Amino acid sequence: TTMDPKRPNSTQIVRFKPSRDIDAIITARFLLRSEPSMDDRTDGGSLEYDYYRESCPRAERIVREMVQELYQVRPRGIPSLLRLAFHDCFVEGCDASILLDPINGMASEKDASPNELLKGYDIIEAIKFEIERACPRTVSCADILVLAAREALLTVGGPFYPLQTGRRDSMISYAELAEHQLPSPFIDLSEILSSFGARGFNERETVSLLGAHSVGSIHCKFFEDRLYNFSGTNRPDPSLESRFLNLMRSRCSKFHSASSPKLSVAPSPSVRAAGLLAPPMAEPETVMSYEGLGPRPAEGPAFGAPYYRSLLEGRGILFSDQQLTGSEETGSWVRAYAWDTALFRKDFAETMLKLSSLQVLTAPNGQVRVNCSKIA
Ligand code: HEM
Repeated sequence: TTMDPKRPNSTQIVRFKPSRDIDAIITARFLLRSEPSMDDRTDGGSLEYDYYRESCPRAERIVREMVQELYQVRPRGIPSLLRLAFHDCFVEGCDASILLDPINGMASEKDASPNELLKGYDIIEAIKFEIERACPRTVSCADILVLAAREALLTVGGPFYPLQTGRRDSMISYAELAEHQLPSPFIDLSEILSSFGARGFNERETVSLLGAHSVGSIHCKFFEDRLYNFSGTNRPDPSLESRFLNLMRSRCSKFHSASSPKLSVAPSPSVRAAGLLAPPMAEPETVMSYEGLGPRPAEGPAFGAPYYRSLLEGRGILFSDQQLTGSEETGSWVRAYAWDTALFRKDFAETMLKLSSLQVLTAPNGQVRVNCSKIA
């Protein structure tokens, strides 16, 4: 039977209430899609839409509400959820291995150097706490992690994507692999492409995924070599446009000042109870963000296009970001996404979905942790 994708007859679609037409169309397309293709390197075959519909029908709503509430009191914590999911999924798949604390005999991914400044663990714990109260020992941390990332994206204006659930949690933390497999901000285009390529992402998909850098903040230490001592030359990166160089230097002097976000909205009891008010630790250094940096039109979406336009102007903050304009193929996608918002939102939704189902563990493998930082 043929169906009009704008008028899906699935109750699942209605329940998700995607915020925009384009999101509804994407949702419908995914739901109507036949079996995942074999060259899709995701193992998402045994995940299901609304896996918890009977065992924990409120699960997805709890995630959504907690993320939205947190956005009111700690907006800067929200992008970290997206990064957390990326760093989990990129290393041995989306299995919440990143959330495990070290125990005797097992080092933790948390302590691997690429994860040094990762935040958001406390947010996931708080969401898990609420979900455990509603349905004990039912919803995996791995599902909560990718659901929270999706809600975080929606909150900051990103596209919706219909996540399947049913992931299970790993019993191992892959500290050694995290140390070597997470991409560094100092790598060049070929290294970026081979890192993402190894996980099944082509050039177009890689360029779209990096659009996640539309939100959040970046500590000076990840790019100050470009401002003061590029490749040991004692000079700035010659590719940096001079006004941009000055702007970045004004934000990142050689002597960092501490900064901490101010709260402006009264927190709700559940957020207060979860102790999620203050950032978990003081921000060690000044930070820089793409938001407000690039040329942003008076109207129009803030998620996506300004990031790619910054790159076209040579205003990439990270060396690795700017690398995306470095080849014909990737550069053409940067240009496309800088101007075609609908295309970007569609591609980004698809690649986030792919990222969120990389090498997942499903029953009977893995487990459902009770406390996300400890093996059950
Ligand atoms: C070549 C690939 C990538 C590199 C080298 C990279 C590197 C970085 C670095 C160095 C930061 C700054 C962290 C800090 O200062 O606290 C950052 C932030 C961030 N990254 Fe990436 N990243 C990459 C890809 C991605 C992808 C694929 C996603 C998600 C799909 C992502 C999401 C984020 C987010 C949301 C932030 C902001 C975090 C916050 O504000 O707390 N990144 N990234």
